[in-house]
Amino acid sequence: MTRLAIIHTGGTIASKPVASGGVAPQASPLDLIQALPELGNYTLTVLQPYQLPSPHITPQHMHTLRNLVLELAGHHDGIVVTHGTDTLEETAFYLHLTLREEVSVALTGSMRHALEPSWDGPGNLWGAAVAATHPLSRGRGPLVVFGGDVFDARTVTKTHSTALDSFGGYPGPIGRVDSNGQEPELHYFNKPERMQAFDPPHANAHVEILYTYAGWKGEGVSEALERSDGLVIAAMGTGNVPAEVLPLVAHSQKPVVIATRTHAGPVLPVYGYPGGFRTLLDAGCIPASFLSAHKARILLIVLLSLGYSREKMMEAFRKVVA
Ligand SMILES: NC(=O)C[C@H](N)C(=O)O
Repeated sequence: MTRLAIIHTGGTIASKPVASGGVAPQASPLDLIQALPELGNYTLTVLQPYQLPSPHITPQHMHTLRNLVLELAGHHDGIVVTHGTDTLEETAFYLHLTLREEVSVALTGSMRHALEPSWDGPGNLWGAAVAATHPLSRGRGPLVVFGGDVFDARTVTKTHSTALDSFGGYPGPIGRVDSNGQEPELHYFNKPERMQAFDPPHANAHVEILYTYAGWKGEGVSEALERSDGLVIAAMGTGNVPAEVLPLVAHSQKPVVIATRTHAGPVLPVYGYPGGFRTLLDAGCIPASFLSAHKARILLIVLLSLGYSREKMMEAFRKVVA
């Protein structure tokens, strides 16, 4: 039988109403497993290293998870990680950066909890189990499976705060898992670009993100640089910031990465006015390429933990999109 490991980490897929009000992750992993009889077709290993709402997930949790996946990978055909959806893409990207592409791992979650009439947990778990263990998935790196769509971990993002099909991103799904009524059908349209797998010793670097807005004069930049190991700025358009921000980040001893706050596309050195991305680049800032600010932060944490120089960081960010 196919050997499947399911690692439960919390999120709405593991949530139910709590006495103090609202819902929180506290369901037993068995509730979810029992809701999906199809799991009887697998030899299962079930683990729960922590049970958290995903806003409580830290890079250290991601590192623990990565080590657990590595331990399990040798003796399983596939690994599923259930996770809260709010930060699922950050965990998926940490795994993308730190696992070799042969490791078959699929992350999923749910938007509604087990006591709601349209709980999407079992269906999503089914799709993730199929994708994680399917021979066609091998070599595609960590996947995110949601509502039947299969995404690569680098480009996927949560696009809606409540919809059941809340995951998307640019350029979109790389595959699709459906049932033909009797058995699963998995199809791929694309193979994600891969990059070198980093082997970080920990994920303890402290990296902050600041978000630009019209009229920002750089409030918070100096303080953030002072207390952190590095800073990511979610800049405007192709990587531009108000003129006042340029001197605050220019030639900083600590790395300053520039991402775009738009929902797709790269940063590019188009504009040469003060604060235009070309001037930030000349002042030593690092381009995040196509990465969102929160994924650029994950990569910067990995590179800082490896002690990379600014030049090596530039190179690593350049290679994120081969
Ligand atoms: N749908 C979800 O899982 C959202 C939840 N707040 C979480 O990320 O833990």
